[in-house]
Amino acid sequence: MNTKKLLEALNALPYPGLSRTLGELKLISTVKVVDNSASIELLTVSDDSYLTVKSAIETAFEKEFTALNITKKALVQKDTNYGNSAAPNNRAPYAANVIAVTSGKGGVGKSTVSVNLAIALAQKGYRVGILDADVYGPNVPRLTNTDLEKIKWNDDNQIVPSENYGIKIMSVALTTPTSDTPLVWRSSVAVSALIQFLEDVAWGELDFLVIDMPPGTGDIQLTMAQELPISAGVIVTTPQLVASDDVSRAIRMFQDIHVPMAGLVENMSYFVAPDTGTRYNIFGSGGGERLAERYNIPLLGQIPLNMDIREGSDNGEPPVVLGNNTLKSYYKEIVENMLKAVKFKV
Ligand SMILES: Nc1ncnc2c1ncn2[C@@H]1O[C@H](COP(=O)(O)OP(=O)(O)OP(=O)(O)O)[C@@H](O)[C@H]1O
Repeated sequence: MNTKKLLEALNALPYPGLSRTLGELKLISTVKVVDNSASIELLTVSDDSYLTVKSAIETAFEKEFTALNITKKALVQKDTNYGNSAAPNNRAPYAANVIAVTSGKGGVGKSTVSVNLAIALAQKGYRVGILDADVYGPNVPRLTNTDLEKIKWNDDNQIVPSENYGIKIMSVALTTPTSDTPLVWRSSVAVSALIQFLEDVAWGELDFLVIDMPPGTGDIQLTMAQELPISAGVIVTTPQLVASDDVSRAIRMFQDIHVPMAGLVENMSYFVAPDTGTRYNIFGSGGGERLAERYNIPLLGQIPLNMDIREGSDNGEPPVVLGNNTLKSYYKEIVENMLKAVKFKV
């Protein structure tokens, strides 16, 4: 097998567990075959993905060569094209800033935080849109009381976003007949749908586009980083998961793809008994601080586990709008800290 043939075969090799090939993800930097030995340099976005891709290539081509040398391109180089993420496309030129909110695992309150942060930004006078990219659990319409809306098109054939609480809202959930239709999409379909939501939605000019990302560090996160210049990443976690590998991976992924980190939000952080006012640190305290220190990122705030947050959110009444002043203050403070942590274009 010569260099050209190997490059073609590598570009066609699927990324393990994803529906996209190494070529589509632009993960191959250089390939060289001399005699019967091959050298391959990868542009992977993290150590995890390097090891995953390396082992997939070894399995596929080990028998073809006497030596197979697979390396990872050093990242601290001026000309590094980091799988396109260092010089991403810009599918959302209408947005001055893009904030990606993610978490290591599902169910930590990432969507609740995304929605309330988006609204808190709008309350400061910014023009804000939220894109619900969590294709596997699109909660934003329910949280913003827009879940009964159907998709609408304007005369220019663009999708009209829903609007409520001062923000524009687009969610993959709006494309399904009922809010509980399961979205069993393969990730490539999900990715093209999201690109359509970036390009074909009449967002107008935005100061901030907040993206509620799916949990984890998969194909959608990678594609978003390739297709958008993300101004800031926000990681949401709970105290139970603070020390988990999933959270570390989510932080490292943003750092690896050169997304500036706004910081960490610790949600369901502690519990204040409504009758006595006593604060209980059910899962211990200081986890978020330690994690933020370890990765050298700010701890943007801690939000308690609170029944009014749960009830309000699930009824489409965001606490930052309809909660009491204490509830409002959690999200407002996080927004202030976020605006200090990253140099946004505003
Ligand atoms: N601080 C909080 N106190 C109490 N309940 C909360 C808090 N934050 C979120 N919740 C509740 O936790 C549940 C999960 O929240 P949410 O849907 O925002 O999580 P998620 O991480 O986006 O989940 P998924 O990954 O499934 O999309 C919801 O019922 C929400 O109302």
